[in-house]
Amino acid sequence: MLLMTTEQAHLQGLYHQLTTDITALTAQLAALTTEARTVQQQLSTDGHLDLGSYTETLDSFASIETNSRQIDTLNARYHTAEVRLEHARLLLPQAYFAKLDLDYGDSVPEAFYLGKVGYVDEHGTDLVYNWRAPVADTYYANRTGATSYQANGRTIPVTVLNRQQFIIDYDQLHQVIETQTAIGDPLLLAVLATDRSGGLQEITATIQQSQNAIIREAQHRVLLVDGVAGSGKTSVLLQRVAYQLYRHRQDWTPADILILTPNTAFSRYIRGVLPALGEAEPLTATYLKLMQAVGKRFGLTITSLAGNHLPQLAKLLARPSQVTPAGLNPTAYAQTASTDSLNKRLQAAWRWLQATRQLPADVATWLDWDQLAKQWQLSGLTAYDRLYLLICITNYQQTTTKGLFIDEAQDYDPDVWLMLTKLFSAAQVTIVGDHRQRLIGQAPDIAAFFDASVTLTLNTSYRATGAITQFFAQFAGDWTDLQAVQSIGKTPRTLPLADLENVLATLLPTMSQSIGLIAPTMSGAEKLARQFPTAQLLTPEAPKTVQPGLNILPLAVAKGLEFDHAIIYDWHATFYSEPQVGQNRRYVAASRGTKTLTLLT
Ligand SMILES: Nc1ncnc2c1ncn2[C@@H]1O[C@H](COP(=O)(O)OP(=O)(O)OP(=O)(O)O)[C@@H](O)[C@H]1O
Repeated sequence: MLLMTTEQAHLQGLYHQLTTDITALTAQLAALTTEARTVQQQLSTDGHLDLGSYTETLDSFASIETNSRQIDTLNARYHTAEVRLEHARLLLPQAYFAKLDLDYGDSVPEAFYLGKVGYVDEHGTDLVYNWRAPVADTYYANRTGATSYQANGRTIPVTVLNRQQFIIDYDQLHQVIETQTAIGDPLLLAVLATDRSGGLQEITATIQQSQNAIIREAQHRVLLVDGVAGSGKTSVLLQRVAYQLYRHRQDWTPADILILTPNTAFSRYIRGVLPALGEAEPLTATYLKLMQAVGKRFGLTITSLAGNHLPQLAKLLARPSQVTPAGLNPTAYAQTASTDSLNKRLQAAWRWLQATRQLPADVATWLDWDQLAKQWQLSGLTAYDRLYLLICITNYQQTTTKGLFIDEAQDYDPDVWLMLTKLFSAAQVTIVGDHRQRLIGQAPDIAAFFDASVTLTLNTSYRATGAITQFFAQFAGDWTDLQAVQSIGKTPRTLPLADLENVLATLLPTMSQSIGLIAPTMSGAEKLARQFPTAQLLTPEAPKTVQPGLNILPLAVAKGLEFDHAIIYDWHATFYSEPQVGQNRRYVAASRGTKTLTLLT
């Protein structure tokens, strides 16, 4: 009781400070804007150079210099106030979610309140610590007693005396959870029980130990994550983006990040997570869009990735070749070492042409692609093939991206990995996927494409009730250690297809929740959408995402998404019993619902 009273008082103090600061900072920003306008007007008057005499000229320059310094100072003050205001607003609904009492062995124990962003008062005193700060690692790593954490390359020994979680709603403290004594993770279970009627949510307050290890992994340039359905791979990927932006805050901005997503509907689904963590929205693109953008730099128009020969080209480039590639200046090729691989020779020839100012005006038509295809006994070279060759030959790097993040990685074929390893050979790469969620063909061994990488796995599924998780686990193949965390809930039910209207009618009273009606194919989904015209049809490229009420979509789009209620239409279709991938499709489909799962046969 005393604890609750003390903590409630602390919260109210901080809440009061946040609201007061919001008012003060808003006024300060307005005043700074007015001041900046005055200085700017001054600058345009003074900027009118008086070059009458030598001294007048010097005076003019000095005044310009003073005014620009004043503008720089104003800008810096504006930025500081703007960030504080943004953080105060972000923290208002939930100032912090946890508290650590730490003993560094030197004086009285210190209390650290952890929030989505850090917050300092006007004197620079930390009131809330950012969840990404080094000290927060002890919270997520679930350590108590004598332990340590890493900060600025140093190991800091510390004793964790206490670890508490809070349920907070603006200035009201609803619950304090002593995490040493709590069984399970009540806060996690409470969060998981909420409705899913929009995009994905950030998970800062309840990040689990194995997820934290992925978010904070900093030893390897390439991190691979293989995790069961609903294990938080997408959530962890986004939290890691935020973490990397914090870790590299001196030299990275959100513009340095690229997230590869399977389709537009998915990009929409994850939108909002990073702004909720105080970061700007990073760039997202599908792989095809990325290739189209890179292709443009080489004057190539890429409309499709189909029928490509990248794996064969990679092999050809790795071997020595005595024959001059069709269209290449023979003198240039003759300059190169004949024992080198074709790739090295082409790169050397390119450099020689560059040095002798003989580079082609139009790179896209540089080599004789048709002859080259014949020479290499290939059916032809698509625009995508040519792009790959040009990237290899010119050693082109997408250096504007410092952090590359790839979701649903199991769906990418070897050509994608061959291309990405060339394009992003210096970037920090995080790749997440589930080798059992491949819907067509076989997933390649992604690690084999990287010289050095580490693979971490996640085998606890958070998304669904125990009963749904147990149900989809039977299709999860070699994920034999798949774990559930939620209570058992309702058993999945199998009903005839004709019952669809009845099923929907029973779910209608909960229309504030989301229902996903999942068809095997796009045409099947379109047919259902005609039957239920008020429903939302989700297509791969539609700039929409999950909404409360009825969403109709094909399995390929449902992947990565979740609904309060999932209805799998035509569960007995041959689509779900195809020899190689039928099980995977069942696994993906059955793992979309969080509260109920209905299979229509
Ligand atoms: N630590 C956590 N705290 C709270 N919620 C979590 C946590 N981890 C995962 N979740 C929730 O579990 C659900 C599944 O997460 P997510 O979509 O990131 O999983 P996934 O592994 O990417 O799923 P899939 O394999 O289907 O793509 C989401 O609702 C997410 O918010």
